[in-house]
Amino acid sequence: MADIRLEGLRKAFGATPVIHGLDLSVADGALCVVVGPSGCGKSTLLRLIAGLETPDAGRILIGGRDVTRSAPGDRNIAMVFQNYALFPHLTVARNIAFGMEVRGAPRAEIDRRVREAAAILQLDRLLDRKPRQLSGGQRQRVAMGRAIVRDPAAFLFDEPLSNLDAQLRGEMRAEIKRLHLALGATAVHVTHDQVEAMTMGDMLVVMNRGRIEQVGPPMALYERPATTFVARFIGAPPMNLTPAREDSTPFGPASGAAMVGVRPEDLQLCPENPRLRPIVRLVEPLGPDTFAHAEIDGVAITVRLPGSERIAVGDVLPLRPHPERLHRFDADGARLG
Ligand SMILES: Nc1ncnc2c1ncn2[C@@H]1O[C@H](COP(=O)(O)OP(=O)(O)OP(=O)(O)O)[C@@H](O)[C@H]1O
Repeated sequence: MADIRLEGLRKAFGATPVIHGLDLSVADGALCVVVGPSGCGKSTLLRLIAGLETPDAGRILIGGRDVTRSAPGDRNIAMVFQNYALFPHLTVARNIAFGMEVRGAPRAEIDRRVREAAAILQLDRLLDRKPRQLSGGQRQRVAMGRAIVRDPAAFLFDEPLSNLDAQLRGEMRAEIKRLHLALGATAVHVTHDQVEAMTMGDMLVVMNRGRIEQVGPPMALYERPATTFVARFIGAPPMNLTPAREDSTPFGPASGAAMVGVRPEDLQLCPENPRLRPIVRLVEPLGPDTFAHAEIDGVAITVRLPGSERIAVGDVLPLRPHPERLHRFDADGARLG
């Protein structure tokens, strides 16, 4: 296993810069999740690490070795793609073994590694099936099996869960996490799904337009987003953010900030002494929680309430923001304090 270091990485396609001088260190054994909106450069970043693209500037180090100009096959990295790219005419066992067979690995070693990978991925009983006889989640596991048998220095996952339905995604999220714990492998996982981003990794990288907005443990980014972009991107529903008018906002004093934000769960019902009284426009009961989408003076506010609260469209919600959980940002969107 190995750490991954990116230094001043730049990449343009034609005249369009896509990665703008990016620095990132992923520690040995870490599961790093890169999240960002469509087109922000996540896949390009992964392809640069894998060697499928060449950077215009900067360096890529894997396990301390400079691989910036190395061919993909010389980087000892396994990439798991969005579409599983399994061979339909080969069994699960042969799909997993394919890369080793091509390299001419000894039969006994191939069999041993396939068995080990199948055990980790719980594919033991499916080894003789063809891909069409598998569910989406099982196919995904075969694709991972293929990566595991190579015993790579690091794994790269390019939105591997995006083809799966909601329940399977949940299961596979847990599976990748388990796998990561079992293998202790350095992994970079790219997604645009912020739930995946929050739950999977021990290190979260938020990207925006080819730049890193913030890096850190998921909860640190949630609790102290460095920019309004991160504040909006991490958390569902997103943070309520409103511009200050005359140094004031519905959530509290602006104290010199240009924008003030509060998370939906940090607005509490307070019938005695409310700070704001928005009108409910839409109610979304989810079971344990109910999201109320309300409005005050043209400002839209989302509130997370216990599912036991009975609220209806047209109700006035007496609310008080948790005073220590206000987020303040300057005119450029950078966090204050
Ligand atoms: N081979 C290419 N030639 C030209 N432009 C490209 C190429 N690959 C990617 N791009 C452009 O680079 C930008 C970043 O693309 P990239 O696929 O890295 O984004 P992404 O964040 O992974 O997006 P998504 O979540 O939609 O997959 C996009 O504007 C895309 O159109």
